Amino acid sequence: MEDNLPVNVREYQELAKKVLPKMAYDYINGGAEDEHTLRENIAAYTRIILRPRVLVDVLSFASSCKIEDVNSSCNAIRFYQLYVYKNRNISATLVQRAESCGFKALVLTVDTPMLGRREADIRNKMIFPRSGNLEGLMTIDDHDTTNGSQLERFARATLDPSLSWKDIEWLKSITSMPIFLKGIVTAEDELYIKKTVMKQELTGENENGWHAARRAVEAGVAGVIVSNHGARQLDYAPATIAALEEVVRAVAGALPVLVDGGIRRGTDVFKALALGARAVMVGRPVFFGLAARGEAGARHVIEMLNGELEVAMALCGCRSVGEITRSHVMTEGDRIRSLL
Ligand SMILES: Cc1cc2nc3c(=O)[nH]c(=O)nc-3n(C[C@H](O)[C@H](O)[C@H](O)COP(=O)(O)O)c2cc1C
Ligand SMILES: CC(C)CC(=O)C(=O)O
Repeated sequence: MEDNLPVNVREYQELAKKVLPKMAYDYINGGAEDEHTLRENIAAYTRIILRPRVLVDVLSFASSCKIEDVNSSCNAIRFYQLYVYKNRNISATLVQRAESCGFKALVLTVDTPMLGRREADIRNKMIFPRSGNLEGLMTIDDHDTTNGSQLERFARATLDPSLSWKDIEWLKSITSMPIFLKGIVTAEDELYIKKTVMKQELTGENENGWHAARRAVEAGVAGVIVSNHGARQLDYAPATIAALEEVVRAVAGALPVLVDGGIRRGTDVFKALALGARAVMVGRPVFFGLAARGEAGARHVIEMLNGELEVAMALCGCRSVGEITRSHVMTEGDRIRSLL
């Protein structure tokens, strides 16, 4: 065992910063433009307060807290994240490859019709490493290392800015994998999804009920991920933890809602679950662990977050993920409402 292992995500971030070339660190860590949303993704978590319960008999952490409910979706199920390229055949090939490899779901990123302005990448004249997945499928002749961000040019040349709701139908026609939409931060988008799914799949019976909604979900969009792409796309988009509840309410149980962005602590995971997320996803913490200590570091980061979540659950009096409720957190909105 190495001495002095990092004990939290922030320490992994500091190590990653030391070992990575500046261009790579800035690419991973950076956000769009003023990086307002980047700061807010994290700061918004700090404004949510936990409301613990005591004397609940939470046994030992390891045996009683059903962390697997959160964990198994990471370990057991592989999701394939998809961009829709201008050339649909390329996307179709990638989907088919993922399906035949045993990936269990598609995550369609819907917040990137074009790349956000990442000023650190522009300044660093970021060189975008070639994607092995695209070998033989597309060739990009861009040897210009003297100007702006190569990633931005790659995105502009390849990603389809005309991506729209009809492409979801197309995707459904070429795969049997469930499709999650990643990059939703408003109820308006949610309502559109719900209405579309329901219109297609419901036959009028019990239209607002759970069973009908579940049937709709099984046949249509499988879920949504509240995400602002780690604040790398639209600066001044809402912090995801601040947007989560609006989306959860709009969906009203018809679809599972996941969230990512700014999660650095087990207490952040707890807060997201309390506000209605079925599961959470993390981005940069895993990159930091990987940069600092390879696979062991990435694994350690996830283990630390799990461990922190177990402690938070135990200290809040929750014996399982299912026992985490809305009343375990107090948001800024709750505080304001309590003053009225
Ligand atoms: C270096 C880096 C590369 C990313 N690449 C993609 C990508 O290719 N597709 C995508 O949908 N999201 C991408 N994201 C966004 C993540 O999937 C995720 O939404 C975000 O990192 C979550 O925020 P967090 O880093 O604060 O946890 C990337 C994020 C980072 C940091
Ligand atoms: C555009 C992708 C290739 C990378 C990405 O999504 C990102 O850097 O956030």
